[in-house]
Amino acid sequence: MDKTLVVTNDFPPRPGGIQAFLHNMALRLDPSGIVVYASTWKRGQEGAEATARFDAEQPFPVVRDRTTMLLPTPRVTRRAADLLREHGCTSVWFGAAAPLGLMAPALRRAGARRLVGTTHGHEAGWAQLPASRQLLRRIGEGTDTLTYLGEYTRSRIASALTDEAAARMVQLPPGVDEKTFHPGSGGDEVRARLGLADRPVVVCVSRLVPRKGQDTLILAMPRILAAVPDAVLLIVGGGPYEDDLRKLAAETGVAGAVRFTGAVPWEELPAHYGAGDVFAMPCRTRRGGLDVEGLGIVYLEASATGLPVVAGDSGGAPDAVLEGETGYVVKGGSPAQAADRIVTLLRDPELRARMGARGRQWVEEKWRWDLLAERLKELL
Ligand SMILES: Nc1nc2c(ncn2[C@@H]2O[C@H](COP(=O)(O)OP(=O)(O)O[C@H]3O[C@H](CO)[C@@H](O)[C@H](O)[C@@H]3O)[C@@H](O)[C@H]2O)c(=O)[nH]1
Repeated sequence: MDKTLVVTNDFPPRPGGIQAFLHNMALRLDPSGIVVYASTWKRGQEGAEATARFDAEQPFPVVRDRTTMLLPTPRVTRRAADLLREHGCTSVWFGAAAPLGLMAPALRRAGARRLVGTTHGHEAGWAQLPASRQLLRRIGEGTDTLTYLGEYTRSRIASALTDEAAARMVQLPPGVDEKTFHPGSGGDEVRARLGLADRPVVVCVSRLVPRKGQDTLILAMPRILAAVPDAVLLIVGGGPYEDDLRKLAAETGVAGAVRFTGAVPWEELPAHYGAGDVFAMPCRTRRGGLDVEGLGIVYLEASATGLPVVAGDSGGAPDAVLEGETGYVVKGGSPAQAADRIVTLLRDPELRARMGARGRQWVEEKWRWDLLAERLKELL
């Protein structure tokens, strides 16, 4: 592998799936073989300090741009080209192909020999509109390889590319750390802390945004409670939709059966999955296809923990479930469908155990970071 400049707007400590994807992959590359050029997390002292603390712990150098949103402006392109030369990098990995991949021709002129852009759900959204389709096409022509998460995102993105660029696409999905997420990951302690004892728990772990469908779960609760009266919905994660979700729980009359933990530290995440009997996130596509799920690492983290999953049918989310084997896919935005599948699972411990065990096995076979990082190394 040549020395690689990783150019990314999305990198921890900012939370989220793309950030986790990039960080996990970066940690599996030779630390002396990469340099990360990323945005700063948040404005102000607090953001700068959290960013500096995080960067100091990394085994590879992280160069932060002063901006909180890294875009392919002339200034950022010049800086990336300078970093490429200064560190002797010969390959470039764009953490999210759009829009930063627009810098590809300039970085090739600056000496890059291999340019790889990773696509996520958001590039599939770009493929929906005429102006952004044109930009995706340019990104496809400027890079050597665009990676994709699964069949859904591949087909959407490929439709915006030249046939030749589409043929160069390679699958690179995110993985799961199967040693961090495993059955028996300390859920009892979380249950005790939240006063859940042995109540049946439906857990959802995600950022709180409308697409993820925590609202659908709240609306499903009356139907779930009618069948399983002591069930609890445990909503793990933080985000801008929290106030609306709390209001919705009160209006629906289920506030007593819904617990919000807010965002939890990374070390506590496995135990929060472990506190659930069923994992559910019935995500839905919004804004005419622009706001769409790319895959959904959370389903895989839940499977690794040994939980059955109930997923929504948005974008590539069904790629993260083996229908009827590791869980079920329901229509996003349908409280009735979500409730029916959740009730089936809550009532049947054997089915839960069987699906959980199959999910764990599937993650070990197909979704381990170590396996997937090998694929990235070959591309770079
Ligand atoms: N520590 C912590 N982590 C959290 C919390 N809430 C969510 N996460 C973590 O944030 C990640 C969420 O990832 P995704 O489910 O993949 O969702 P996303 O942020 O919308 O990511 C987008 O890009 C991914 C990678 O391409 C796609 O898989 C996904 O579908 C989507 O398009 C998971 O690793 C999850 O554990 C929290 O409160 N605390």
